[in-house]
Amino acid sequence: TSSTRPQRLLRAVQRKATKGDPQSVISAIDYFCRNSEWAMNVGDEKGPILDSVVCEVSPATALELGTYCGYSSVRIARLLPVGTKLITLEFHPDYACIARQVIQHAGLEDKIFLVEGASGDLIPKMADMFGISTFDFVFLDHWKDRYLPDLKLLEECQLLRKGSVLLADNVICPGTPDYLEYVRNSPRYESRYFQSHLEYTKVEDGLEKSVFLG
Ligand SMILES: O=C(NCCNC(=O)c1cc(-c2ccc(F)cc2)cc(O)c1O)c1cc(O)ncn1
Ligand SMILES: [Mg+2]
Repeated sequence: TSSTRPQRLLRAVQRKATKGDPQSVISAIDYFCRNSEWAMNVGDEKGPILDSVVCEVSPATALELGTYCGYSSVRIARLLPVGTKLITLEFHPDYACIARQVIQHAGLEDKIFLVEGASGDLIPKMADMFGISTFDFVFLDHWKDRYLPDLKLLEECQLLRKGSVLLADNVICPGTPDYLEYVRNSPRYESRYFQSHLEYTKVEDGLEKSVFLG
């Protein structure tokens, strides 16, 4: 029976990466995507930009919308100090199943909490589920037409504080025009674009970093 691309990506990690070594998991996925099959991970060009923002924020609580195979979950969690946690939400059960195994191979299962479900349903439950009040950092990488409604939901649920940092993938390709217009024109955000390329390609894409001003 035929396998799926996420299953083939996981197999590449299990064969090539060292258990407990997050960097080797990241490198194995990037190698697979460059040499075997393209996959929608933030990748090895936008990834270092993500890393630099995570290091700058050094979040105590981080949220990721859109886990896919867990590549960016591993990128983020490998940089988090002991005692901090990354909550990552994934709608697609098949993606979540693969991501759990990728995260386990990286040895980061104690820092990453993967929750399956629709972001719109789960965001209002975050405070109760995890005993947190606000997120210091949010990485948006899920359905592009959910970025803006979920940002507004984070605001309504008071899950952002003065200084919370949002980093959004794919603001050019596939594109999130309504989200970009909102964060760039709202007086409640200080927004900046990091130009880059769509993962593993020469197509333009980039990350938008937006600081909530309260
Ligand atoms: O597909 C679900 N999520 C992935 C979101 N991510 C993307 O769609 C995404 C797409 C691309 C991309 C870019 C160019 C291209 F030609 C094709 C795809 C790149 C990226 O970096 C992404 O992040 C999904 C399914 C579902 O049933 N429910 C909830 N979510
Ligand atoms: Mg993406």
